[in-house]
Amino acid sequence: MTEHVQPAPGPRDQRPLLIGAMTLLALVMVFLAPMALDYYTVNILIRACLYAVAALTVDMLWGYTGILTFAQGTFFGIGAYAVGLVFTHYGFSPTTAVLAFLGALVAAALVAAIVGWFAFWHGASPLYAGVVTLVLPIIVVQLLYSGGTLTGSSSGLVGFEAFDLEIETWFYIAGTLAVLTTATLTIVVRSDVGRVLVAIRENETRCSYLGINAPRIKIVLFTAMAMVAAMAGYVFTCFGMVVAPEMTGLVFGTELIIYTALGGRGTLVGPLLGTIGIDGISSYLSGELPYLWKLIVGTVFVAVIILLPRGLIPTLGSLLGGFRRRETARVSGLRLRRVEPKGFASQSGAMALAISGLDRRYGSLKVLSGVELTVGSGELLSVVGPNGAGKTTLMRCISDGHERTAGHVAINGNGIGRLSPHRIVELGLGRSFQNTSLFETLTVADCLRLARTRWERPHLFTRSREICLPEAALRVVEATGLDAMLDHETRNLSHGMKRALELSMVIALEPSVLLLDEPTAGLTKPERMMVGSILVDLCRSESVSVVIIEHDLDFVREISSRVVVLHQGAVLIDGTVDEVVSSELVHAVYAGKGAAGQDERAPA
Ligand SMILES: Nc1ncnc2c1ncn2[C@@H]1O[C@H](COP(=O)(O)OP(=O)(O)OP(=O)(O)O)[C@@H](O)[C@H]1O
Repeated sequence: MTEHVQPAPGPRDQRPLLIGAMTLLALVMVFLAPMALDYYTVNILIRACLYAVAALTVDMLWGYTGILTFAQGTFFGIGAYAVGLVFTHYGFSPTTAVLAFLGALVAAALVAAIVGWFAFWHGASPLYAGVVTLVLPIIVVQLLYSGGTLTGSSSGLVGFEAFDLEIETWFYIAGTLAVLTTATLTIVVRSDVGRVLVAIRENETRCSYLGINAPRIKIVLFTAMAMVAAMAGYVFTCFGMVVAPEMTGLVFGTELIIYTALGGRGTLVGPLLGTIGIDGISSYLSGELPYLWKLIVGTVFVAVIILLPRGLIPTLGSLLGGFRRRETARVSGLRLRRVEPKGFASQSGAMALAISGLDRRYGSLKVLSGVELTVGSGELLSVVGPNGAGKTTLMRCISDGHERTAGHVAINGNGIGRLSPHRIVELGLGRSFQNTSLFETLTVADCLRLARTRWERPHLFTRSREICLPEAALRVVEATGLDAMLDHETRNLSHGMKRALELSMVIALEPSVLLLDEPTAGLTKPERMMVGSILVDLCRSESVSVVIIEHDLDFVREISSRVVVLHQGAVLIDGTVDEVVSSELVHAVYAGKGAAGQDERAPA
């Protein structure tokens, strides 16, 4: 195995040490604060720290993963009600305290898993997910109202016994929970998993074509964050010894979103400090200005959203110098490593790609009709045809089981049925897009590692420095100079570089069937030749079956072992390059005449 070290790797990554030092410093401050603060302020800060934990979960979901959720307040309330219900109806003891804690976690996890399943099933839009999380608080509040003496109805539950601790102890607990939650989540967002979360936010569709099961990841994250919020709610009620339906409601859920946006979403430290600051100030203002304080917070929110869309803490950090928000962590000393392929050609003995009777209609428009096609192992098939012939639609029908209207598609002998794109990737398919579809704020290294998710499980707490690629993908990376740009953000790459990156990503999947939609569009002649030779090599050395849509007939002639001409959604001719090039029918179609030879552009 050869190791390629990125030139000038720069200094070692100091961030883990920095996170450790900051966490320690924050814990020391938590320990010292009660000595310097009065009773009322300590009281307020306990509440603010616990609200901050809930806001951190909003930031993980919304700021990092792009899931706008109104439900985190409800999960906080579920944790709170677990305490209220157990202590009211079964009394307080160490056993019931443990039971209430476990009940809080289990109830929050169950509700979140069910809501997450509804909100994030394959094909659900972000708006739909937002609406589902909006409905949850409304339902939970109604259930609590109608719970009678069990839930205390609109009055909630009060007067139950709980832990008898000093206020300083509660402050230590709440402060430590806020600090440790921030530290843990900071490590997670800087890890390989953090990169996947940002990728889902940036381009969920592309994730699924890299074999990443985005809906499942979102459900797991939603459930985990619900449990964290419930933990904060548990501590809150043990301290306050009162629960009310409002603690699970929509207003509280929205306030958490406001705190997150004001503090600076996608930064963790922003929502933490934002919540502590705003909730702390609000507590004073609500006493001094009982009717005005919400109006003030609302006005500040609108002003910040318009004037400082990044939020208060990042803006303040930029003014003081040094703070630059990065979508994902930068890692120095990145290494490219050549690995033996685990995927590529299937040994099943079945046809690599088999399509029969494939139809695709959009309403009354019949785009594909009765397409029959097979591609053997190691074949390089070019699909050509005039604009609008249905070539891209054919690719969509092969790579997403929900796309076709009728017919059968099998990859390595496995029918795709109604499988989602990420499941079809598992069958051995890789697809690149007509319009480059990448993750704009991620780096080249991030994108390459994302493409390897199928083969290397992302770490939850660490970020790998190595990018392991099969020979063919490494060749594209090296030949195009991407290896010297591993830490460059994708949005800053030239068009040619983006195409090269997309090609290396799809090869990094090690597919046995590779669908490429105009991979050389916008490339220079030498770049096209390089891509052509890599594809031919891939077919020969790894027996990959490549299906390529191309308009450049010279390129097609050079690389193809077979050509299919698609016309008006049907296969017009399927043969060798020579057969297609010498076909009168094909000439007629490209000259704008119908398959029967009549001029299509001539008026009827
Ligand atoms: N979502 C859609 N809804 C309705 N019609 C569609 C949809 N997608 C594609 N079509 C129609 O299907 C036909 C085939 O489109 P397709 O993109 O597959 O053609 P193509 O052969 O790839 O063309 P090009 O070479 O220009 O990319 C076109 O007439 C197009 O307008």
